[in-house]
Amino acid sequence: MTAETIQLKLRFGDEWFSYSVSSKPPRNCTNLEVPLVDLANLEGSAAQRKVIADALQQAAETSGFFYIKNHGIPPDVIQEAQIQAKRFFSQPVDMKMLALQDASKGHRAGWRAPNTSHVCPSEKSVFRWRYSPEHDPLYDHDQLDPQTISQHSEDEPHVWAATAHLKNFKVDSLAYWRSCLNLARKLLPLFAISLSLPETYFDSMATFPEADGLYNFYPATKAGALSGFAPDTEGLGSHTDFQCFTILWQDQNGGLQAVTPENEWIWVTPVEGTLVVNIGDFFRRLTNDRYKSAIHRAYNQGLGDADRISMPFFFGFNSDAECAVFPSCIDDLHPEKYKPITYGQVISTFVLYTKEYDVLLTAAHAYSGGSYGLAVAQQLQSRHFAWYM
Ligand SMILES: O=C(O)CCC(=O)C(=O)O
Ligand SMILES: [Fe+2]
Repeated sequence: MTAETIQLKLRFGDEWFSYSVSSKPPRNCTNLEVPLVDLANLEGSAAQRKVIADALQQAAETSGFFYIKNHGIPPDVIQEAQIQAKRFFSQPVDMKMLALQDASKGHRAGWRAPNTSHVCPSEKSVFRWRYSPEHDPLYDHDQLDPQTISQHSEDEPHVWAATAHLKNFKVDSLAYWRSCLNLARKLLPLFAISLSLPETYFDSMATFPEADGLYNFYPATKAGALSGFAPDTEGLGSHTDFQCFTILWQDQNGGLQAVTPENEWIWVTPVEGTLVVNIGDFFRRLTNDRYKSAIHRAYNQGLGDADRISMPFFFGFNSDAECAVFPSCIDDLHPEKYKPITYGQVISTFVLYTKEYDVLLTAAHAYSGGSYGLAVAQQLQSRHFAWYM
């Protein structure tokens, strides 16, 4: 580690990954690093789909980040969701408290207040909701039996009850979520082609997928654009996403940054009409590290009074589907690095991220002891926790 790099240690399941990341300010990305992939022919001829698959492969092997245009999610669906996100966050605290994440079974649905993260004290606030077959466009909801629903639903109805006073909040949020889920399922065969796998390779793994919808809220910060990260900036520290891939809408404020294979920070600047897709740890693992799950972070880069909203959709396989490294990613030069794993196994060990090893290890210890939640938060908050750079 030199004075110009910062050591990061990230965890995925039981494995730890170390990175030496540049501490220089971010630079603009080139369109080779974060290319713009046109999905107009997503359901076109085999030749047209191959062109898209090749572009996905190129991006996934380079930065793991790319923009998509002609993605098929109607602008009004995005706009309505964004409006609902703003309405939710602009409520008084006691109203947001109704949807508190800590009241949810898995601590993963509902509102997480700023500065209460189990990972990073100055993390932005978030509203999150989760998969249910009842909301999945793949199914005829009249035909779904209660057992199938209860077996596969991760939905936590209290988040909808706690937002029922916001007109159309659930309808608009789920409309955006469904559009993302449809898009994710359409991207799967393209990812399969990009990995020289049969187009249907992922179908059985995505019948009841992990699919979390989020509204992220980064309040306006006068210092933001000028000084970059500051200790009290509400943002999102360096991390990787741990599902297969993320589809992200971000507003025009800017503030998302990613690390290149050369370990430099680049801006993933908002581009009107596009969404950002980034590869997550699960795909990195199943591709034997061929596809990159890039470290990224975010804050509100906008000057002035504008709050920043982003809306990620995290897509992973069925939590009980055992997934082995793809056969096309193994050869004599690239022996299989990882054992088969289920998404559920990964989630059970969760992911922690920090720049301070001792905090990380303490926290990881608490996590592996099963005391997810307050115990971890208390240990973290008793120290200076410098997630920003
Ligand atoms: O807000 C952003 O642009 C990025 C959000 C993100 O990386 C996340 O929620 O995992
Ligand atoms: Fe992320």
